[in-house]
Amino acid sequence: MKVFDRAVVADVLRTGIAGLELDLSEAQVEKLLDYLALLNKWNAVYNLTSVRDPLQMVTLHLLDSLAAVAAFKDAKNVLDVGAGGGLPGMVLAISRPDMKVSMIDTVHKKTAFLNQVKAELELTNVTVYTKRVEQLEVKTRFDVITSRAFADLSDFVNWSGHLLEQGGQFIALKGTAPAEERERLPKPWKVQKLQPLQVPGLEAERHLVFIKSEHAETV
Ligand SMILES: C[S@@+](CC[C@H](N)C(=O)[O-])C[C@H]1O[C@@H](n2cnc3c(N)ncnc32)[C@H](O)[C@@H]1O
Repeated sequence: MKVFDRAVVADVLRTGIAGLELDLSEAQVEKLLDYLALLNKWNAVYNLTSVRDPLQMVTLHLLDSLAAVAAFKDAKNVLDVGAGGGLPGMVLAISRPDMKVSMIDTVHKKTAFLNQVKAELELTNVTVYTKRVEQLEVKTRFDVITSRAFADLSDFVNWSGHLLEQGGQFIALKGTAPAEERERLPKPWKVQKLQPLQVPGLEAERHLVFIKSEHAETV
C-alpha cells in the first residue's frame, strides 16, 4: 500500500490489537492512527524509518511495540533510549496515559518529530530529550528503561544504568538475544527473563529481555 488509507490501516491495527487481547479505548486507537499518519507524513522528508509501506508500519512498528505493553504493567516512569521515531515510547505513552514516558535520541530531527507528535496528540505524559543517553541527568530516576533496536545489551546497560532507580529493570525489545550477548553483561546486571513475543502478522522471532541488578529481588 503506497498511500495512507486510514480505513485499511485501522482495520489491520484493530485486528492486531484484538489478537494481542489489549484493552484500548476507541480514543486510544484513534491516537495510534494519528501517530502513524504523522510518522508516515514526516518520514517522506525526515527519513525517520526505512519502513515506508503504511501497512508494514502497522505490523513492524505499532503491533511490535503493542505486543510489549503488558510487560510494563507495573511501570510508572519509563525511559525509551534511542527512541528514533517513537518506538516503543510513543506507543507506550498512548496505551498507558497513567504512565510517564520519556524518550531520548541524539538526532534532532527525530526528537523534533517526537515533540510534534506530543503537541498534536496532546500527550501530557511525554517528555523528550535530545542528547546522548550517557550525558542525561535527571532528578527522578526511572523504574523501567527500555529500548528497541538500540544497541548490544552491554552498551545499553552501561550507557543508561545511571538513570535506573534502585530495584528498577531494563526491558529490551530484540529480535534474538544470543546467549553470548546475554552472558557478556557487566556486573551487577543479570538477565532475569527472556520472553518470546508473538506479534500478529509477523513471522520473525521477537523477544523481550528483562535485566536487573543481581542485588535486586528477582521478578
Ligand atoms: C536503530 S534506531 C532505533 C529507533 C527506534 N527505537 C525503533 O525501534 O525504530 C537507534 C536510535 O538510537 C539513537 N542513538 C544512538 N546512540 C544513542 C545514544 N548514545 N543516546 C541516545 N540515542 C542514541 C539513534 O539516533 C537512533 O535513532
